[in-house]
Amino acid sequence: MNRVKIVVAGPRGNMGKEAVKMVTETNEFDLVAVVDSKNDGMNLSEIDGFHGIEARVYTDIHKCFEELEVDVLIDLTAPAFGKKHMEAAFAKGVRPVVGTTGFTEEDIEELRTIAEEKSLGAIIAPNFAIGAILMMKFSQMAAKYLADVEIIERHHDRKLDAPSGTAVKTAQLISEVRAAKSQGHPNETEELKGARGADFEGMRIHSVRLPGLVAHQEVIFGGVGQTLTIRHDSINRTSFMPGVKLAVESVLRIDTLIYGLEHIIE
Ligand SMILES: NC(=O)C1=CN([C@@H]2O[C@H](COP(=O)(O)OP(=O)(O)OC[C@H]3O[C@@H](n4cnc5c(N)ncnc54)[C@H](O)[C@@H]3O)[C@@H](O)[C@H]2O)C=CC1
Ligand SMILES: O=C(O)C1=N[C@H](C(=O)O)C[C@H](O)C1
Repeated sequence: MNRVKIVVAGPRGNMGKEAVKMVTETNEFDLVAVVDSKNDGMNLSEIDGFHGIEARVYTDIHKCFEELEVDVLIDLTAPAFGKKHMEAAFAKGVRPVVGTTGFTEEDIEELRTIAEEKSLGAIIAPNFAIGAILMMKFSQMAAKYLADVEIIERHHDRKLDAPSGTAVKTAQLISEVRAAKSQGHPNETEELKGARGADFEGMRIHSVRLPGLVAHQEVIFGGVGQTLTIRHDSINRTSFMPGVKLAVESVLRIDTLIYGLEHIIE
């Protein structure tokens, strides 16, 4: 296999730092550049925390893809940029692996159409951690038998989007096996707006943001005389890296957009 030429967008972020490390430590991968919100024209090795890692910094993703030969973009930036970066990648035949969250279902359909028109692979994974994928799969299994369900996701207080991409994906997977239904008392009222959380087809999603947290989710099912809780914790960002690596390897072999790593980990 030829070495995979990779660009990481968001290299100074929590996830970007880990991704740069993973790429540079993987024999078959080459880090050819990074796309950042500042430091245009610098070398990554000149930036704190990246000593010895040679890669040109671009602030303009289009220029990066024009000047370099790139196979895969790993995007770990912010909800406002994920879609634009994917479009820039498709325009130059680059395959995106995207962990950035905040995509709507319409965004994903639009991007899938472009990927298929261009016969390019693309992966959007709201969560790269294998444990989180299992939590989602187990939740989908449980929802066949226990249709009353609430999701509590807990994240660090630097997170921009709520609910988390993982919580939305969990609710979408559950909705494939659970008919929409309202939960709680039919006459319940919210004395404080938002007290019952967000409503996804009657499932309630609650988002906690606190310093000290990384990424955690509980899916709680209620039945007669019993509850079932399925919980996952990422205690640091290395938990996501085997999934990012697998996604890079997989995106080279597909010619459509895959939304969710559960489609790759059978
Ligand atoms: N799929 C997954 O498994 C995971 C996904 N995430 C998602 O990844 C994204 C990043 O998360 P964190 O690393 O925690 O955030 P962060 O805020 O620590 O890092 C984001 C980085 O992106 C940079 N950035 C922002 N706009 C940019 C642009 N236009 N071009 C280039 N760089 C830009 C920022 O300067 C920052 O360094 C979020 O959307 C988060 O929800 C986070 C953890 C796991
Ligand atoms: O912002 C984060 O940190 C995370 N974001 C993803 C999400 O929105 O689900 C994945 C993980 O939960 C960490």
